[in-house]
Amino acid sequence: MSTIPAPFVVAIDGPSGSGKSSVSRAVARALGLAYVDTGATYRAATWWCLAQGVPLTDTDAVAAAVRTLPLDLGVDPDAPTVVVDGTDVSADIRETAISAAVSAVATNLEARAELGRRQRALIEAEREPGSFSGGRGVVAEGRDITTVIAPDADVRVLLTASEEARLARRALDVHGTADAQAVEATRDQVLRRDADDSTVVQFHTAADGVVTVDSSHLDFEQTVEAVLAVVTAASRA
Ligand SMILES: Nc1ncnc2c1ncn2[C@@H]1O[C@H](COP(=O)(O)OP(=O)(O)O)[C@@H](O)[C@H]1O
Ligand SMILES: Nc1ccn([C@H]2C[C@H](O)[C@@H](COP(=O)(O)OP(=O)(O)O)O2)c(=O)n1
Repeated sequence: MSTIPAPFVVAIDGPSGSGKSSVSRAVARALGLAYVDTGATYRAATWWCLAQGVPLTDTDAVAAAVRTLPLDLGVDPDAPTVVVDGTDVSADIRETAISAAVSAVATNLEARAELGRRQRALIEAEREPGSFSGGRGVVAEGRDITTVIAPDADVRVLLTASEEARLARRALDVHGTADAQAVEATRDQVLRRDADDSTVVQFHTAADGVVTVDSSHLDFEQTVEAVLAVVTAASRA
């Protein structure tokens, strides 16, 4: 485990399939930090709206439902859990129906403000000795962590990858193969969703002070090493 100051906050953003979730978990594990998956808060909110029968086209109703979201997000990188109103929805929120609908919540500015408050609270909590990380800190990932949620993080990374690589990874994840048919079936989940989400958050180019790691030609381990190298360089600076 490399030596970093405590508390330490790592912020990672990037488009769908760039490797944010899997790489952030591995980085958190390697550094002994907590892991906050902010995308899971948007997915949980979408699940909650659908469970409550709230039409996702009704902006005010979605915002009101999100304010009442009874969410408990587990921050253990070995077993991140998502519990809504006592139900473990960790698997359900990854279903295609949620992936297809989640942008309706992610583009709702009132819902973003509410979920953003909760994400900041989860990140701040990890500065405290009584938290999961024991005050060591956190790796938080999403679309606006480096810019809006934790712009003062100790390390800020934009994880990118070519469209081709991202589609192939997601196809392999969802369909077990990256053949032409599987890639085509994945297109909506990755490219249409990123295009919709981009209308409210900018996650394709790095803001000032944010380090870009392009994983297009790196395997998973190499990508984790590249992010850890950015952390090491920052903690020596
Ligand atoms: N550098 C990489 N090379 C190959 N596969 C990767 C790499 N990074 C992540 N993956 C794989 O791609 C898939 C999508 O990664 P994920 O972490 O879910 O991305 P994101 O959270 O950005 O959508 C996962 O199956 C993951 O293991
Ligand atoms: N900080 C964040 C995190 C996620 N989102 C949105 C963008 C995505 O469409 C959904 C789900 O995010 P998630 O990271 O699970 O998405 P991927 O499937 O990994 O691409 O939430 C966001 O707008 N802001």
